[in-house]
Amino acid sequence: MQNIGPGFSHMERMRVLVGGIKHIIQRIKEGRLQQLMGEILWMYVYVRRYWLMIGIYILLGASGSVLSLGTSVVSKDLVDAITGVNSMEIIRVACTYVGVGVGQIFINAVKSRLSLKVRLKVTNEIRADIYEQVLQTNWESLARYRSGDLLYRVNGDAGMVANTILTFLPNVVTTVISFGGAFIIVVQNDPWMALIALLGAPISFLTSRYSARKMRDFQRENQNVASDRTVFDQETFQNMQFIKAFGMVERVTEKFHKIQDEFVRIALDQNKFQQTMTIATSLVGQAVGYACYGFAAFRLWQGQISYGTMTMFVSMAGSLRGSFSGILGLLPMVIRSGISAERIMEITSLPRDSMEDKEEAEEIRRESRRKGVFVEMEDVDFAYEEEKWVYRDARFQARPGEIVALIGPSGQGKTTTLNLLLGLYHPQRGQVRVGNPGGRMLRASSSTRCLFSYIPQGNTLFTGTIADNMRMVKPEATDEEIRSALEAACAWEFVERLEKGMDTEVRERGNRFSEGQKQRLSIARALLADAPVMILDEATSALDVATERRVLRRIIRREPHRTVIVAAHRPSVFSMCSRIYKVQEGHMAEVTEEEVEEFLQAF
Ligand SMILES: Nc1ncnc2c1ncn2[C@@H]1O[C@H](COP(=O)(O)OP(=O)(O)OP(=O)(O)O)[C@@H](O)[C@H]1O
Repeated sequence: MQNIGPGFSHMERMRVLVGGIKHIIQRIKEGRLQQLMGEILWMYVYVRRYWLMIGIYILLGASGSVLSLGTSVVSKDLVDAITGVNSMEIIRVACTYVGVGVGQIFINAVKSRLSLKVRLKVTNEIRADIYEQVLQTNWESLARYRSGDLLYRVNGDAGMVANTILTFLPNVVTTVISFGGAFIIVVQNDPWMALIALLGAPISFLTSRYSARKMRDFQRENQNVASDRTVFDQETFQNMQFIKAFGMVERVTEKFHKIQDEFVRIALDQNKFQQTMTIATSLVGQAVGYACYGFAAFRLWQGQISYGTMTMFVSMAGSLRGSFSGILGLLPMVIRSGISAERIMEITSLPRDSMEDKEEAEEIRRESRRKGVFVEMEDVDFAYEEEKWVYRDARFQARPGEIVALIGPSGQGKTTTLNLLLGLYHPQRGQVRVGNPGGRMLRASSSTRCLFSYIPQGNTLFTGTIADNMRMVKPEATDEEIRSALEAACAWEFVERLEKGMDTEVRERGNRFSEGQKQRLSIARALLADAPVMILDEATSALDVATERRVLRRIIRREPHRTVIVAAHRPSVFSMCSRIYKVQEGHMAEVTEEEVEEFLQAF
């Protein structure tokens, strides 16, 4: 800090002052304030959408504050009327007093109803917004987040933001009215009283600045643990069978308690800090309260004010202090939702799926009926993490009517290749393209995904009936179409034996069916999507060899122009393939028949 003593010239003082202001602006630009402002602006978008409802809510809140100030003023007249200063007015004053009280009850009821309505609407809207944005986010970015974490952001964080939107602005307005009104009334009656009532303000201000910083750290830690807890719960329930089978119940329970304890620790630490701050500010408040009371009693003793004015002073002083701490008390809420907004914004600012080639892709799909679709990779280098290449200079082609296999040891890049073809990931170098043979080729992206139906590894069945699962890819599909797809996937043979046929409940994660049955249902669903390119990632691995071959033959027979790409470990598929690519040790290349033989020998 520079000393600007009396020896300094006017110019030097100005220079130091301008320097100081610049420094503060710089701090604001770099610091947390800018971040907090960004978060508040983000929330403001939602306030704007519901401005009318929120406006009415604020008006009701404001009228509540005005009525409450009115009560204090009327109570002064009432005490004066009772103590004989103004006994003629007793009935009018008593009626006004009762009227104001009753008015407050009704205003509170309307306020509470409106608040619930806005809260529900805003929460739903924010949740829906985030939900949609998450679904439209580019997979490459989204894959870094755990699904439980996303779940908490959509639910917990969105709820927190909605709550603040509804509470913060109205609270600021009502508190400012309470504060301003009480201040004007007290200043008009006795400026000294106003000064004494605000004695504690600077201390409260300083402590709240300090606590804001600490609270932000606490809150961030809090939200992260809450996310971890959701992730853990979700994974536990999803993998219950595995946990039981491995006798891991005790270990999982232990971990559950650990996370709970961590949550409790943070909450208690946060509360301890908050309570310390509350004790400090309350002690100051108490001292100021006594000072006000003493001062008012002194004025009364000197005969300068009536009993009624003293009552009003004491209640106004309380209101002044209360509303001042009320404004400061909103800070933790802003901080909490600031952190939540920050966590939501982190997700919503991720790059979106681009749909710029959507129309061309649709055109390719229409043309595919006659020509089919050609898929190729040219000189592709790809790494998930910098310099850790899955492969380099990779080439791949699959033409209409072909079954093309991807083989290679585990973890070498088969699924990665399928992800690149689907445009879920993009290569660092080279091209991945799709198009009608002889026509324009499009870069694989979210737009071209409509050309593919994909059966990933693992279970992708959803809660609902078999028919519901089928209609996920084609909502207008008739029962006949569904049956035909089930037949082609060799699934009808077990579905028709079920009591409710295709209306049988699948149950969560397809629990009701065997692995091979789940795979056949997934294949049927992919067939119903009727896309020109079909990708099967180990999607027939649980079928017996005969069924596997039958399914693949039917897939081709159903649509002779279809391009089929399979990632497989089993040699049973190879004899049906037009070409085979091997992915191994950072390379992908087409293999000759001899090399296939060699590969088979290794089995
Ligand atoms: N999202 C990811 N982030 C980072 N690395 C990944 C990711 N997905 C896969 N990998 C890594 O990329 C490599 C290739 O994985 P990929 O899933 O393509 O193998 P795969 O040949 O399909 O194996 P499998 O036959 O076992 O299914 C592996 O070393 C894997 O650890």
